[in-house]
Amino acid sequence: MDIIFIRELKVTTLIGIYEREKHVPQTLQLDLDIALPNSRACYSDDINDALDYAKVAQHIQTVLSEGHFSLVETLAEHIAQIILKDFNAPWVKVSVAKLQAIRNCRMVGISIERSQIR
Ligand SMILES: Nc1nc2c(c(=O)[nH]1)N=C([C@H](O)[C@@H](O)CO)CN2
Repeated sequence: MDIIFIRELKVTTLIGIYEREKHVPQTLQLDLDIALPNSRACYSDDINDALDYAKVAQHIQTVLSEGHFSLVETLAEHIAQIILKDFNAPWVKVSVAKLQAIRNCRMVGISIERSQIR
């Protein structure tokens, strides 16, 4: 199985359970592992056969600019479903990290794995 990965993608969004977090955007760090439906791009050298990681990154930032999530869990699920549906990925692993959200800790977050239900 071939996997496109995106590491330490910084995105800005409204996230959190506290009142202040509903108004002040925060930076999150995302790690994505996206399985590919085929290996065509490895042979064709054609971007049209590839999953364009630049488009994935841009699409996610656009979506996250639009709403508010209370939990990192919900946000991770939303991103996973976007990648499965909009980019036709058979499987995805999404890690979402909040930076300096709690004391004495560089980051906290969640990793989830999701597959297409066929
Ligand atoms: N399991 C979770 N616990 C907490 C979350 C979360 O999203 N998932 N969020 C918060 C607050 O928003 C916190 O990050 C503010 O510092 C607390 N616990």
